[in-house]
Amino acid sequence: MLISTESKNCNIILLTLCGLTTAYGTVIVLSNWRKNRQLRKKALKRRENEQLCMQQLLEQLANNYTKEEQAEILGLNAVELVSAAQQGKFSPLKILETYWTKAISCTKATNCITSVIKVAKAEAQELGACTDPSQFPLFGLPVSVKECYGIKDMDATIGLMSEINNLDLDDCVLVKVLKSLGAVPFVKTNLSQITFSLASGNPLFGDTSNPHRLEFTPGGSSSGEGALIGGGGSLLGFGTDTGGSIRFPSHLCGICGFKPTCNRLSLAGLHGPIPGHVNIATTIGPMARDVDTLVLAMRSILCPLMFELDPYIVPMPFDEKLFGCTKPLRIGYYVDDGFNKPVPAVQRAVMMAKKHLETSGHILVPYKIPNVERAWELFMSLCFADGGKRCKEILKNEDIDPVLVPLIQKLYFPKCLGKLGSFLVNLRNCWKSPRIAKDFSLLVEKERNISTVWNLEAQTFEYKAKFFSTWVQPEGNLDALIGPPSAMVAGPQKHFEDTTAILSYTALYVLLNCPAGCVPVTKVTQDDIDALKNYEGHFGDAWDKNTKDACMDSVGLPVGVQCITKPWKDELCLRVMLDLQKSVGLL
Ligand SMILES: CCCCCCCC/C=C\CCCCCCCC(N)=O
Repeated sequence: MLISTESKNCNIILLTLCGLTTAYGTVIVLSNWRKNRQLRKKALKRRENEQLCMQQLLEQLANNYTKEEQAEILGLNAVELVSAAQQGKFSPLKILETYWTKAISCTKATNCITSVIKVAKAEAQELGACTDPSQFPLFGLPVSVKECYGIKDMDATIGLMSEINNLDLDDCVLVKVLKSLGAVPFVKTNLSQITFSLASGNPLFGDTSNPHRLEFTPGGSSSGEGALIGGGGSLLGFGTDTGGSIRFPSHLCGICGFKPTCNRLSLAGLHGPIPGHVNIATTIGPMARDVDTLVLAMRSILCPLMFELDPYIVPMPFDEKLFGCTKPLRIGYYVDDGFNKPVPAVQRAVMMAKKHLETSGHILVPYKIPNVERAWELFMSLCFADGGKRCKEILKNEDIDPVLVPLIQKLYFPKCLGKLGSFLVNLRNCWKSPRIAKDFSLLVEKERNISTVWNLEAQTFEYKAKFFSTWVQPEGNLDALIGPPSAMVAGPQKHFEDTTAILSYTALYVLLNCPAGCVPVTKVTQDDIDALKNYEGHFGDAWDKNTKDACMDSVGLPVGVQCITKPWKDELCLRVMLDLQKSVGLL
């Protein structure tokens, strides 16, 4: 009797506990669902408001200038436009309104703009009243910036709904510097969610399209800059690069993009997903239709004001001597890193660039990237040293961009089952791929402890030293490298999920902290596609198949080449890029 009363009580307690747990679980699920629903409403409103504002602006500006006047402005490159503005041929306001009109028509096609920077009008008017425009090296030049750049009284969401209306109290350092040089920041551009993929969009602002083929991706994460500049809606823009986000969209959109050495340009006031990364450091950099504009931008912004506003930036002004040196350079070239085999169009572009640079007097020598798999292990282990904690945290309650889902799923995979998981991935993959299994195991790895991270950093220093030891050669040391910016060219968005397979050519130079830039060199031809039919890649696995499938319908799309120099030799990198552009011509 006593036992049965006890067991009855026990049952009641158990049932109550079960009930409470279920109720608690339900409350959590419901409250998360409610939070997500509220965020979605906010996001929709935010997007609708912005579209309305752009439409109203377009209507206001519709009759301000004739088509001929606008065509004259839009037909000038940045150097010509600044000079025309300085001479008083066009007012900064007229230039701004012409570019606003063009940029809004671009975004109607490609969804490249997230916000119009309204204060630009007052800034352009103020510049118009200036009596000595020649003191401003970027006088009247409209400049677009990636959404994550902080601008006073605007939000910078990195594609997170929870960040809507979280307004910045001040401009970021780069925007302050641009304004001091006479430039007019005029629109913010779209980006991939949390900038952690090479795709084009996010659930808040939607996807961006490639201006050369609307159903294809412009690449990311600086997707909006790629599409806007590639579509003619901006002459100069600024992106960010943590693994390739400036160079990859430049390659896919047929424009030029430059990632400087880290700590030459200030990141202060920018928003990013993982602010504490040291060895996988984000860099900001310019994107433009030609290398001349990249040079104009770098030459102007490496100025005392930036060094004053951000004391952690190395106070190195633009090195005119290094940029202007005319001695022939020894340049290593490679068409393949041995990890992700580039499609034929990309390999052909590198060989074309080699010939062009030889014709310009440089000495080109074959080069082999040392142990790219080691660089990959280091990059991934450092990038996700926290076991993906920070990424998961900022994506809580958010809609996750479909392209990011596979990565995030792996970060959520139970760490204790990591080894079993990678075994299953290897087994399940119909092309049986050790590299895909390894990618999985690197991503599901648990949080690394401090001594492991220190070890990884020490090993990264060793890799860096080993890498540059290959530049010391008996016939003469290398000054620069050229190679692919990616194994792929533009294709449908769904093919751009396997970040590792796309990123190896650009991420390497983030790990090495090298200045690197992309220059358009050619367009995909039918012969490239015929050759692509026999493409099997190095592994014949799902990533190789995806690379092939993505690029099958790419005739006519741009193909770039990447130029790289040693850290702190940014001006030399720009010189190689300019020599390449001069010999290839503008596409
Ligand atoms: C060094 C050779 C291979 C590296 C491959 C690394 C693959 C890493 C995979 C996922 C990392 C995602 C985040 C990287 C940043 C994405 C693009 C960017 N913001 O520049």
